[in-house]
Amino acid sequence: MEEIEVTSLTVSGLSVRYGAGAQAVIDADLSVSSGECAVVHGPNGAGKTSLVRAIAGYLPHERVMVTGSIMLGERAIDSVGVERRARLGVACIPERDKIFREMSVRENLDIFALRRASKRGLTADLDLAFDVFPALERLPRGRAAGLLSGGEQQMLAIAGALVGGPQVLLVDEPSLGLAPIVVTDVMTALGRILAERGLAVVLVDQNVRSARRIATKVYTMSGGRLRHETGEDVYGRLVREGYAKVIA
Ligand SMILES: Nc1ncnc2c1ncn2[C@@H]1O[C@H](COP(=O)(O)OP(=O)(O)OP(=O)(O)O)[C@@H](O)[C@H]1O
Repeated sequence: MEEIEVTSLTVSGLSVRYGAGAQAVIDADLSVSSGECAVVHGPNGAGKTSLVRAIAGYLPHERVMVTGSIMLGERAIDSVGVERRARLGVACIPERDKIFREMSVRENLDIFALRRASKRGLTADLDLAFDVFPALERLPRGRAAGLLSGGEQQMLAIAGALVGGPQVLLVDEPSLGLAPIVVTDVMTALGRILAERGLAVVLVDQNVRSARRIATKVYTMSGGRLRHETGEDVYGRLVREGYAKVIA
């Protein structure tokens, strides 16, 4: 299996159109390097999930048109299929259906680990997963993942993505429906994984307070258009303009 060292994800001119409907993503540019976290804020229906799914490679099929360039380091991956993209190091944690509900924590991790290009580093990634999420190790061994709390399921999804050996991690709304204390734990863990594994992370989140802990770059999305936000008091402005919410 191939293994490539990725230092960056660069998306240029990415557009997504569903059938004859309106364009969900219009000419989007985004870049994120190893050790960086690009956070994408935006209201419901802005196109955030479509952006993430297009980068992960879930979308192209006969009724969805995806155009534009997606580069992993020096390599173009826009015509690479979803499984191969995952093996090249693009992991995606979707908003829903992110774990195998009938299987235990360990079985889930074993399945996610099959995505790795090589077994090298697997033990270290498993150790890191249990280190950042000690709650996962304390759970009864045979418990089906579908019976875990929302927070535990989110932790398992992130741990699963980690043991898949990613270089780029795409995370769609990880704080959705979670209690603030759990959101803090999840963001702290993501921050540690980002730093210790040198991943390039794209994080979609409407919650400013949680996302800003780990954001190194901020984007907003509205009506399919993605904008890189710079300048002073970015977060204050985003809240005032309705791109993001402050959730305790
Ligand atoms: N499979 C689909 N078929 C047709 N239209 C779709 C499909 N998925 C999404 N859309 C449309 O594309 C637009 C963007 O949706 P998307 O889910 O990407 O936005 P979002 O910013 O992630 O929203 P939310 O925060 O509510 O999840 C919306 O108008 C949505 O109705």
